[in-house]
Amino acid sequence: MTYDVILHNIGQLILPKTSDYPLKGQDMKELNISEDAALGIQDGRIAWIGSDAQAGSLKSTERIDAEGKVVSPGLVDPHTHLVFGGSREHELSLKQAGVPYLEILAQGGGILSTVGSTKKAKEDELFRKASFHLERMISYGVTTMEAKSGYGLDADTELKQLRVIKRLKEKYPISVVSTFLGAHAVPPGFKGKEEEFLDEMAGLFDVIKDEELAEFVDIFCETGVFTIEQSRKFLQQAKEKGFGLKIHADEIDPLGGTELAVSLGAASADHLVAASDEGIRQLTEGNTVAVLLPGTTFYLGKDHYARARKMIDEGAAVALATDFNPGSCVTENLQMIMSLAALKLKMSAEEIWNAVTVNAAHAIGKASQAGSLDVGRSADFVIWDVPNYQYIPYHYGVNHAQSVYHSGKKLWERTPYGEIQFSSAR
Ligand SMILES: N=CN[C@@H](CCC(=O)O)C(=O)O
Ligand SMILES: [Zn+2]
Repeated sequence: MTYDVILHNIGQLILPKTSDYPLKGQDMKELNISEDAALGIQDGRIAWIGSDAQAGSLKSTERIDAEGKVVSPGLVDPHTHLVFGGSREHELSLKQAGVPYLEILAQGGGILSTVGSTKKAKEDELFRKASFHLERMISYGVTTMEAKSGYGLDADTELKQLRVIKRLKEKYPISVVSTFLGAHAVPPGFKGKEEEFLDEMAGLFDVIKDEELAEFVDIFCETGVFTIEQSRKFLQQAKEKGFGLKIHADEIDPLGGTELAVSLGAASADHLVAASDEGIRQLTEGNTVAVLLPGTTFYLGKDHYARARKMIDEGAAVALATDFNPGSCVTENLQMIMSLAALKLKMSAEEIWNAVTVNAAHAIGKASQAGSLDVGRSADFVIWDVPNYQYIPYHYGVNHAQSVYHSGKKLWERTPYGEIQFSSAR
């Protein structure tokens, strides 16, 4: 047969283990690396994986020479707040002055400031802005991602955000999973009437299902936002309507959102900086993925990070995400998060790769399609301009992607200007 594409001369091919369940314990610590591999691609899918020597005798329409570089599955970013109006650079000085995140929110800033800008923005404007950020994510190697609403807090604006996500799914070939986060903050008019507000947001579940606007429902369970009991009721209602569940849990105070996520069979519990020992123990028993967001802890200037070591060593499944948003983590760069995971969460390179591929895919219900490179799967991969897989967390703050492919097609490639060029005067 003649393949569409043969990708050969791969220095290291990263092959995370595929499994029906997220990787935990010893499985998270292992990563299969092939140093003599080639891929055959047909109709956008991986049709063959073999050795470089075998690849020499295969016929193909196109041959891509990986020049001895690293090839991995396309990265998966399982937690982003991609669609929003405005920006919040004015809050940086408040953060520098030590005003806590929840205090800024309580004063009507933070999330509520972005809610104001998002309400004002037209759908097309939100779409253009989100497209810009999404394209930048692709440039950093992401081929599957999640995007949340949550900057509307009223029916019209939440649905406007979700429709933007739906348009992004239609426009871009990458996989985008949508999450309804109408319960992201308490709008000013509903202070003390949180249940009433949650009932209003739950009232949108049917239209969201009917218009296929979201796969998951999420809530910010935190001091001054929504309580455990409110979160339980809201998520239970979402589950009954057939949504997958996510929860912003134990980010600042240990309310028990981690335990709630496991008890409801949520796909993920996210943040978990303050997760209790008992919460971590329960994570080891279920299949809820702990989605850790070290970029947020870094950006909020905190010293205490999520206890990834304890989670992994005790057998929880851990994934990593950017949490890209305009207030608490303003970066599209998942590679930077990989470095923070190494430096601040003390995760090994093997754990980090599993956390941004296979486990991240499990956290958004995409594990059968994304996060690894088996025969039959969509040919979503990245060629990295690095000598080995440990190099990306090590050399931080820059983009190591050379080219990014989805379904066998090149989506993005570094321009010659992205290469370091010295003038002849040097
Ligand atoms: N913590 C709650 N929500 C977002 C922040 C959103 C914002 O500050 O705009 C998060 O995951 O970090
Ligand atoms: Zn978030």
